Amino acid sequence: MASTSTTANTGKLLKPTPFTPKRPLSSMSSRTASDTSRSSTPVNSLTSAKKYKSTLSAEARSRTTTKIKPPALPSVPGTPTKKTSSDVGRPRTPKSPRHGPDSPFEDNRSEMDVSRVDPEEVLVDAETVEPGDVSMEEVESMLGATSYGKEDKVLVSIRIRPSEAPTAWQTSLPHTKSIKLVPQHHKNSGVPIPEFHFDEILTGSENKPVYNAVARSHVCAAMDGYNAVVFAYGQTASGKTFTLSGDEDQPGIIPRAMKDVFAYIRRTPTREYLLRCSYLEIYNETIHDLLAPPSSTAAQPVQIQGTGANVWLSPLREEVVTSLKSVHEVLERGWGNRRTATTDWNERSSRSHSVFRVVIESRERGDSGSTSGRQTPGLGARPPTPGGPRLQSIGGRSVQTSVLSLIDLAGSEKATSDKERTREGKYINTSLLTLGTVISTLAENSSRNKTDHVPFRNSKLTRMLQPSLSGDARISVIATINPDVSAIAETTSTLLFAQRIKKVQLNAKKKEVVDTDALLERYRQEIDELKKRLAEKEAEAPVKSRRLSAREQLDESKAMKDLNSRIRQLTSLILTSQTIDDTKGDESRPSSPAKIDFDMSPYQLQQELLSARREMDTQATQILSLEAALLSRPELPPDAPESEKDKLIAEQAKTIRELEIVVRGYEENLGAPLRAVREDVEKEWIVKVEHEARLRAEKEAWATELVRELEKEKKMRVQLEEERRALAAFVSKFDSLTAGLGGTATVAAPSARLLMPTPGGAAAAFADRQRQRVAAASRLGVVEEVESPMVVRLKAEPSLLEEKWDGMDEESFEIERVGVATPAKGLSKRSDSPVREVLGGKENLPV
Ligand SMILES: Nc1ncnc2c1ncn2[C@@H]1O[C@H](COP(=O)(O)OP(=O)(O)OP(=O)(O)O)[C@@H](O)[C@H]1O
Repeated sequence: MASTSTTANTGKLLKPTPFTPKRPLSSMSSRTASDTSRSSTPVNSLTSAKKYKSTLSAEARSRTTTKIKPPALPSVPGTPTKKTSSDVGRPRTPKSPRHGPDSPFEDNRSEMDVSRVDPEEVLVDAETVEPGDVSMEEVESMLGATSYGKEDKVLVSIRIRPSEAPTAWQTSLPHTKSIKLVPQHHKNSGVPIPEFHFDEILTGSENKPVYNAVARSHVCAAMDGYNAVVFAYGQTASGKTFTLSGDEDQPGIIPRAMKDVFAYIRRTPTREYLLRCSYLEIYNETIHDLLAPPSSTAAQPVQIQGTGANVWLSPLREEVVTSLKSVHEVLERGWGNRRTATTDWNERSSRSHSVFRVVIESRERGDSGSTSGRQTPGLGARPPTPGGPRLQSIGGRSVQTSVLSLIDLAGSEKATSDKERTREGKYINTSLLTLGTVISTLAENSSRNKTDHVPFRNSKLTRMLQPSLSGDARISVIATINPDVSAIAETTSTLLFAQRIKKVQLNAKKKEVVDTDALLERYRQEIDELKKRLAEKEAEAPVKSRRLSAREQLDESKAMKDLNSRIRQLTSLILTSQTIDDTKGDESRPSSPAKIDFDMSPYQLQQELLSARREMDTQATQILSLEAALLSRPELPPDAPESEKDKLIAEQAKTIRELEIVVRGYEENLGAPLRAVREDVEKEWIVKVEHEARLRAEKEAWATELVRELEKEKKMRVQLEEERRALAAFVSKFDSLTAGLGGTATVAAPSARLLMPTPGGAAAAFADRQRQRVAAASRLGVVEEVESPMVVRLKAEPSLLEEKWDGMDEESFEIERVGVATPAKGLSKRSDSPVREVLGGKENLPV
């Protein structure tokens, strides 16, 4: 088998360029005024990892972490690339007016904040793409990137981080694109070494081939109207941020994707585009807007809204971008606000999942050239759209909308030495675990045609990705791995995740908002055509009917009827939209009666008449039922003035409308989400409840058994007590008899007689006999145990009494008889039943 190489198929993963594990720290000069206030740790002091570490506080949004230095975006025209000691080689972003004293940034909105711009004024098209943003070569190279990979499958690629340490993995590049453990590291010798196959296996430090292989086609898909998601998954320090964001020398997927967006626009002169960017991070299960000023995000974390696959985020700031320069500004701000910190493994570890989103809206350019479409009325004339103004479909041109999401997940974590990092790690691992579970369930559902519940709601990340993961997006996953021997477990887990996600089925579709004017125009054209066909048929009908059989005549008449009903249907659609326009602002006015077209043929008029009659019949029935309903309603006093009735009706109608709104609002905002939450909770708790019920049943059975044992014990005690009393009476009687026969028994109190053996009486004789037997037994060596003067257990011949007492508590009986408080030794010896144990402490209680 071929083996791994970064460049060729040589035996090992070789590093083409020296591996630099740490990215250079960001420079102070790249900070804006607002950034400085955000960070409590001066960058200059961040030279050692120790100083670099500090607690992250989500509340204060004080970025103790360093600003991530943005990767070098392609140079922007007019932007000097002068190198300074602190900002080497990075194009400087011109000072944005947002940061001035009167900056709109201060009131939470930038000039390009989508809520305050007129979308028609910020459209980008082939002519407005700044010439320096993309070269023609780049535009040409876009042409080759129009295949979107396997459309119904996730594109899964592995990126192996270069390493100087010995590698534990070998690949079979370039043919089969598979990876497996080097045999010497395979522990389970009985099992063949598992081999993982992927769409791409990438090595080395070059970000361009990685972008071309894993993201370019998805960027094209997004520009073409499909939702697209690219995300990096992998253990901490394996190169996710390097792949997504890159650095100055090696810009990553995000800056390259944005460059391609403009290249695509440049090579598509027939369309015009509106681009809106947002940047957010999920830190400790709270979503923060990376583009909003820190004060506003702390006060108002972003919420995920909507139900099912219809998900949106609010409040989330969206910035319109019209050039790479504005993209750079947005990215720089976002990168600066990301939370990173030093961990045991990565000097600048991303402590959150970050999502950079571009909403791409586009429509055909108008006939009158590049300016067409810009001359639309101002914002006030357009109806408001949720979340701010959007590109409108005008002049018959529908609007296509898609979202490109580029996601840098936080790294899966091992335990770390820092307490705060450990807390973050828990959140990170939990959400990655949920992502894993969601992917597994989706893959299982796809491969086995099942519809198992997918726990999207278990983490913010999966809830946010729900629409995409549910199949409504082209997805590309880059699993980054560390090939070192020390990371075999984590790498295996990443490879297993990547393998699972390959099985998820996708079904992304283009999203298009159709222009209503265009639709009406289409309807009118269709109606004209249908009318023409109908007229032809009617003209031919008298001649044809002589030649046609009865059956064919029927068919012909049915065809004409169908044509007619389609015409009616389309006409009613047009009428409906006209009616809506006509009655705007006056909801109480009834819609105008059907309009009569005097061009209609007699046949059509007949049909119209027929359907009008049918409608009248239906309406008559409706009137009857309404009258019945009216009769059953509570009446106003007969002398109530007419205006009172009107008022009451108006009030009732208003109440009904309000109630309808409340019900709708409840259903949309609470009903469905609550039901879903309840389902999730029920699912989770049903197992626990069943387990508890099982435990309870077991305990009840045990308690019943206990009661039964107790009853048995009670009965036995009563029986033994009776026997004891009879024996005592017998002994006492025997003693008195012996005394009567001339014995020397003293007269004792009845109780003493009962309890104490009378000297010289039967009890004494019995005790004597016992002593003799014990002496004899000890001579023979057969005494097992002597616990009291009254109890002797012989191995050879058990006494009669002992046999009788065997089932009872000998010691308690003995204590009672002799009046000596001996510990209940025998009890512990015989406590082989739970009942005995329970009753152990209560052995001397009266029964
Ligand atoms: N392919 C690569 N070539 C060269 N350097 C790399 C490569 N991959 C990662 N690195 C370097 O390794 C270090 C860690 O990478 P990075 O920060 O991208 O990891 P990560 O997976 O994002 O980690 P975390 O999850 O902790 O944020 C960085 O200094 C980065 O520059």
